[in-house]
Amino acid sequence: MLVKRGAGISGSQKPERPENKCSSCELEDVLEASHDGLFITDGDGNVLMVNSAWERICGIHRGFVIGKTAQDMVGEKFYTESAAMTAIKAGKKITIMLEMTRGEKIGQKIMATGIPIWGTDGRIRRVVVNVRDITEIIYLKDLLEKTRQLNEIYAAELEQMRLQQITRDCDVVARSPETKRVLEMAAQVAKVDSTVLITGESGCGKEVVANAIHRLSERNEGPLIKINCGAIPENLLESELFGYEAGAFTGAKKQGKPGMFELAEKGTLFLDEVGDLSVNLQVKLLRVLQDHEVVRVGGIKSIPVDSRIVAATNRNLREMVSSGAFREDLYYRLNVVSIEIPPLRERREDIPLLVQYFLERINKRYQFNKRFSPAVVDRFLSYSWPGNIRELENVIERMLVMTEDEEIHSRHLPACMQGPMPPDAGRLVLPHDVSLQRAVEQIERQLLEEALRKYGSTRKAAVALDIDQSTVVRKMKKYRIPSPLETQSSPGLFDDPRLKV
Ligand SMILES: Nc1ncnc2c1ncn2[C@@H]1O[C@H](COP(=O)(O)OP(=O)(O)OP(=O)(O)O)[C@@H](O)[C@H]1O
Repeated sequence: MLVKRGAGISGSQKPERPENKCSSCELEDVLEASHDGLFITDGDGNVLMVNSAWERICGIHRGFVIGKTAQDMVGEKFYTESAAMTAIKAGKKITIMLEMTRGEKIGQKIMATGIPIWGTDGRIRRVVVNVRDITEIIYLKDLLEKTRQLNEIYAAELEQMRLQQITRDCDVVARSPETKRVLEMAAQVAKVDSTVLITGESGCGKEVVANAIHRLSERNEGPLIKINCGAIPENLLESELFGYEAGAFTGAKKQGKPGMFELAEKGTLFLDEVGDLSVNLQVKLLRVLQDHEVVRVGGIKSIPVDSRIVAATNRNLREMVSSGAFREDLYYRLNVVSIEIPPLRERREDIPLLVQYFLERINKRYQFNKRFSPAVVDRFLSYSWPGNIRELENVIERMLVMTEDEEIHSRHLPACMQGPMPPDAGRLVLPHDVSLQRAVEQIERQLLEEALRKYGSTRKAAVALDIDQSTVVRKMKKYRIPSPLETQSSPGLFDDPRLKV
């Protein structure tokens, strides 16, 4: 008989449902059919019955266990803990994880829930323990974790490969996180046409980054026009930038001349030393940036221009705005995206790679086969490089050209780099405004890189550093450290401190 749901039958009116009642025989069949293991004791933990699933999961025959107590099984070291005894002691439903420690299922991880059944006298009559083999769940969980870690490594590797592609395409060197970040920003901003302002000390690579932005952008088929605003007298600069009409001034070409904005059509215009622009030219530049049109010197017609502007300066434009030397509106127009390149002394990790890069280039150019002694490289690493990468490049070229020997020693260093090493030479040199956290991160990163390079796997590096492998993987991701395989395939520069090319 089917009872309609919600038919409103009160407790006293409950109909008999004999066909729904299980006989004790049927009940045994039901328990036997359960996929979960069942283990039933009385209130003292004496085992009354187990089903086949329990036998399968625990690898113990029922004939062996019935008649024993749950505590006996733990005492005889079949498993680590008894859910039945724990539930009896606690007087409530309890779930525990246990492990088989004896028999054919040794090592099996089991989740067991002990549920007390209370008698009318208020004492526990029975305990039903529900048992599940969770070895597979744990295995799958581990597998998932490993897959997640692998995914993180692959993502870091992909990132690394992308960066390598950029450095190859743009012929630049990037090893430090600072330089990698600059290149990533360049790659990101290359996708759009926003105006970019690149700042940094002289010789630190502003033009290199401007080149990279153009090269990685969709305008790379178009021209990249560069103009140094600080190197040209104002009146000449005006006609160079905006062009002039025929007869605009004495000495002007008869047919007039297009300016840099027009020449950079469908390409990029790189305005170097933009902080050196006169106030008059600042106004004109602002107009072009706003209207995307130029009016040639001596002309009245507006000429539409489609060029992407990348500007650079080694001056502090914000301060110049405060002092009134640079127009605020132009500053904001130029500074839509800003890329700040740190000086070389704040990213010394780039030095060994840059040395190798310039050494190879100059050796190739002059058909030399020269190399630096380790002491020279040490000095390069400790020097402050006020002229940044340009100075490093020039010093290397001068030393290679001026030295007859194949191996170049400290005595061949320029006078300003001779003499005793500064007290901090060979130590970690930190940027002037570094926080303790950043300093700790720098050391942590260097130790990780060294351990990965030396031991070749995240597992061995974790052992050497006495941390979990997952921590190594997490930190590799954080610091964008390439996988050990990659590190191994390109030996660290310090493996060959002589830098022989
Ligand atoms: N990441 C780099 N990899 C390789 N070479 C670089 C890198 N950065 C700069 N250089 C080299 O260093 C020299 C100076 O770079 P660049 O001219 O771009 O500096 P800058 O900041 O524009 O200088 P300035 O302010 O004087 O115009 C160039 O020869 C350039 O090729």
